[in-house]
Amino acid sequence: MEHAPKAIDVTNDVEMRTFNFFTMGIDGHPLGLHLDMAIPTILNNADEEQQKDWLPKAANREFIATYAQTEMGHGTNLKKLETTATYDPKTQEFVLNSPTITSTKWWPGNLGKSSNYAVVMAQLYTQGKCHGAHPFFVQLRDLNTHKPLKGITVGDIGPKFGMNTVDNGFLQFDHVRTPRRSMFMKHAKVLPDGRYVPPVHDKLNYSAMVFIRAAIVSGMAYHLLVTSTIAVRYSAIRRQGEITPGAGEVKVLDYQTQQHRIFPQLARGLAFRLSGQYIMKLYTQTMDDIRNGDISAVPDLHALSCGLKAVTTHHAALGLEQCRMACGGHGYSQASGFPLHYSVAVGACTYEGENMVMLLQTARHLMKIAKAIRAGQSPKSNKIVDYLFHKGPPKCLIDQAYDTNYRNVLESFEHLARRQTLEVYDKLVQLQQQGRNYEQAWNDCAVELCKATRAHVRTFLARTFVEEIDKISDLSIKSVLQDLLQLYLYYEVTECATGLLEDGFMTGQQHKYAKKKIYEALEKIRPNAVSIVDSFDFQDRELHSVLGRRDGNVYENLLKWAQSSPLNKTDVLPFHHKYLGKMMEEARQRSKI
Ligand SMILES: CC/C=C\C/C=C\C/C=C\C/C=C/C(=O)SCCNC(=O)CCNC(=O)[C@H](O)C(C)(C)COP(=O)(O)OP(=O)(O)OC[C@H]1O[C@@H](n2cnc3c(N)ncnc32)[C@H](O)[C@@H]1OP(=O)(O)O
Ligand SMILES: Cc1cc2nc3c(=O)[nH]c(=O)nc-3n(C[C@H](O)[C@H](O)[C@H](O)COP(=O)(O)OP(=O)(O)OC[C@H]3O[C@@H](n4cnc5c(N)ncnc54)[C@H](O)[C@@H]3O)c2cc1C
Repeated sequence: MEHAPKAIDVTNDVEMRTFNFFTMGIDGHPLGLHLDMAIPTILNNADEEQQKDWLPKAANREFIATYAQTEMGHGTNLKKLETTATYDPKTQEFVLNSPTITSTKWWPGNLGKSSNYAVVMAQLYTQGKCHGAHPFFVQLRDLNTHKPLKGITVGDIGPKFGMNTVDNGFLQFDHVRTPRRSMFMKHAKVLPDGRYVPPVHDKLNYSAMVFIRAAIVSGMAYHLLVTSTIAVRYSAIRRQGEITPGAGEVKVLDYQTQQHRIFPQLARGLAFRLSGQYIMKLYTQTMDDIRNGDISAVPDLHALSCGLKAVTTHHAALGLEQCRMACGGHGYSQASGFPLHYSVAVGACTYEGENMVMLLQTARHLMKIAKAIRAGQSPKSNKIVDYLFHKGPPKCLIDQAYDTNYRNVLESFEHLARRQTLEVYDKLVQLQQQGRNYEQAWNDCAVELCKATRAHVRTFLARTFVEEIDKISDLSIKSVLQDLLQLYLYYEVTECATGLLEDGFMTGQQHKYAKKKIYEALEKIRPNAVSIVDSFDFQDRELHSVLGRRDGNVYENLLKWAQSSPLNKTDVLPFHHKYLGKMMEEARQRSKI
């Protein structure tokens, strides 16, 4: 196949924009979906002619587009999306329709008030047959008046848990006609006479979701590094209680419990950043391959992006909450920035694929590998999964004197992932032999399938962290990062200890050894903690936090922040005399009687 024309290279722009979207730590903005989902869809699903028309305008922000897939009744199960796009060969148009209330598009970011275009996922009907969900590029609002076009009802879905500067919206079509060529035609096509031409892989239309899942990994790294910066800086300011009686109050960062609460979040932030770089490179490479007709990496990319997205978002949500709690009462104030960062970050556990569903997608991939292993097949030189084919050491070796490049720790993670993958595969087979159909057996194994995925993703995160730190040449930086790596690895050992102890692979003594290595790492990190977070060079503006100020002037600025509250514009608020003052006066009068 001749080399596909190079699309206007906004990928880097989009990739950087996505990361910048996070690095700005903003609570969402009107171009979020345009840059991070609409443009990737045009890049990867529009044919050459469509790209020539749409991409320059999109890159130039001549319109704002969103990604309208989820409906009120369906977000996960794309097969059951109800919006229809029915081809009319007489006019060579598609008729878009929302047949039911549950088919109302619901959630798309920037749909409510900002966007005038949308990538719309709809069930494609032509010549009386449904060919499944396909993307269409549809104008929603007049480019001059910004009023909704005929047959289109659109609006904002109302206040949410967070991200309230994003106008997530609803959208209904009442038999809206759109030209045949509004269908993205790089992969699947509908010819003028209505004949359907299928794609080489029926999931290539899902590429925008894959891009965001890959982007989310770095996004979660960003959120963890921002919030651990706030928690470390505040903990280096806050003095509370004594360690040595009479020696004066200590910085709360000197408490081992405080270090154990915050430093693992720092370490995980770095781990996720490194794996985030890996998965984004894999995404970009796979999209290039597809442009050249090679779709072989699509399953690996899907499996890894789903697993990483689910694991990193879950750990980021838990880690942000730990950082908040570590800051006591002031951590609960909006002044801390935690409510904003948390409410933005935690949405990623749901959007772009609910986490349980994503874990199970990766599990599908693992079960194929388990089947190949049980059939005696050899590995296919795929560094992400080949370890599953190998036989590791029969017993845990993490407490051996020398563990070069943490080989023994990595083999422990590999052992757990291998064991859980093969055990759940064997259970799947056994249940089917006992008469359950595949789908029932799958559902009866779903929790164990998710555990196998988490173990596999942990192995990938740990191996990537070890490999990337090993490449660092600056010895002083390497030494500091190795402390964080040590903390990360042994903290993860304790996090999955039940799995390692369950089959006797690891002993209780080795678990104690892992804890010792954690406490050792905490001690080594403590003197460098503030320098480490300062090295991220986050601006105060993006931290959104009085507690995390670089200058450390927390208390003066906390009072200033409080005094700037509208409630403090006057000493006595009008409501007082109208309600509370009146109530107290009446109570006093009654007590005189
Ligand atoms: C941090 C964010 C940064 C920037 C963003 C800006 C703003 C942030 C705010 C919000 C953005 C959010 C946007 C959204 O949420 S968009 C909507 C997201 N929705 C979803 O993710 C839906 C989840 N559901 C699915 O993806 C699919 O339904 C699911 C994968 C669950 C099942 O696929 P399908 O319905 O087709 O089922 P099957 O026919 O059984 O196919 C399974 C089969 O296909 C393979 N597969 C599935 N998906 C992919 C893919 N994307 N790529 C490659 N392969 C895929 C899968 O492996 C199975 O293969 P096999 O096992 O061989 O059968
Ligand atoms: C902040 C935010 C922004 C969003 N932005 C967009 C956007 O821009 N564009 C867009 O199209 N959508 C967007 N969405 C929608 C989002 O993609 C969906 O909410 C998400 O895909 C989950 O689908 P759902 O809401 O239908 O949940 P459901 O699928 O109904 O999930 C409910 C529960 O059912 C479980 N479940 C569902 N299916 C299975 C299964 N097969 N196996 C096991 N468990 C299952 C889930 O794990 C979950 O626990 C956004 C959502 C949020 C929160």
